[in-house]
Amino acid sequence: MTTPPLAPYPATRLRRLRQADWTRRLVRETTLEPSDLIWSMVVHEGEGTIPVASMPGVERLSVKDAAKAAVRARDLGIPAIAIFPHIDGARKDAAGSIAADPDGVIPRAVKAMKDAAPEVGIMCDVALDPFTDHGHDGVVEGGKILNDPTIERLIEQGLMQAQAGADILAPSDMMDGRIGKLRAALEGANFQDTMIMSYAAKYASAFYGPYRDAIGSAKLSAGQGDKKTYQMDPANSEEAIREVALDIAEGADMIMVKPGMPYLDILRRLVDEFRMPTYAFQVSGEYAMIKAAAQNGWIDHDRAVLESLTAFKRAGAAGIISYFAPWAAEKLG
Ligand SMILES: NCC(=O)CCC(=O)O
Ligand SMILES: [Mg+2]
Repeated sequence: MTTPPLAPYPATRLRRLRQADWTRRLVRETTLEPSDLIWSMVVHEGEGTIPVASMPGVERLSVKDAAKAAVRARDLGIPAIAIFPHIDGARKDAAGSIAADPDGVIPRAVKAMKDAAPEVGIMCDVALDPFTDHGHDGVVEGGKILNDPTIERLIEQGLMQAQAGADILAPSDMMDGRIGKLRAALEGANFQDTMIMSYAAKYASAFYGPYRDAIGSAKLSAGQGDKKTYQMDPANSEEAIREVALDIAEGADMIMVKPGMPYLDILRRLVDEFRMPTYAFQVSGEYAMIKAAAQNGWIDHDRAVLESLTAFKRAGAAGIISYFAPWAAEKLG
């Protein structure tokens, strides 16, 4: 798109349209609504709620409270909830053996939430890291994250989640080829309607820190390496095009960029390139930064949250996965 020629000042004064609230609303290009939000939620295996220290305002919810939260989401007009598990450290192992347990906290939460509020979409993370004692997202052998054996495990987990009633499966592992294999497995098991939102461009980011605290995932310490052999290099943009092209070709219904705010350029590029429903994940570190600065009185909390969410919409997001979702939906409602 090219900008039409503008009459020079003083005929053109761009401030004219900014002079009052009514005119600012009239020319506004982007709006933010509760229906733009996916609530990012952590569930745990026990009873009651447990605050997450590094994410003020976020609590790990019991299955019972997650069901209540689903009703709240429905009442607030939030279309979907993404759930992530906190698993007791004693139950984790190197293989993430209980990731596909049909009696695990995730399938129990999915069932309880769908029973309580069937109108709300439930999205599950297809990922091993909440279940592994080393904290990697895959099967590790000799210090290497094995691609194809990891996919086999993810398929078991994804089918279990679909069986439990999950509407959207969201693989967040960044193994090559997992979208195609998962799609084939879903078709083969009669889950034609199960949607896949691919964490297609997921970066090896420092902004996931508080999430690992929230789900009780091991900090990758000395000797365990990092996630750079599977998550993307923050310096790359062209590579995101290739990642997303493959995931669409393999059958993803929706794609995601993660983290969010530092990657708005990637989001915009992907929307322009592929015209797919494209989502941004405003991750735990982005949440924590706003909360911490606001608690110190350094920024205005309400304005900063709404500005950050609006920025995703302006950049082209069809929706935003965010820990701020319930707060924002209440504010906007
Ligand atoms: N697979 C889900 C996440 O890794 C969430 C990251 C975050 O909120 O920092
Ligand atoms: Mg990929």
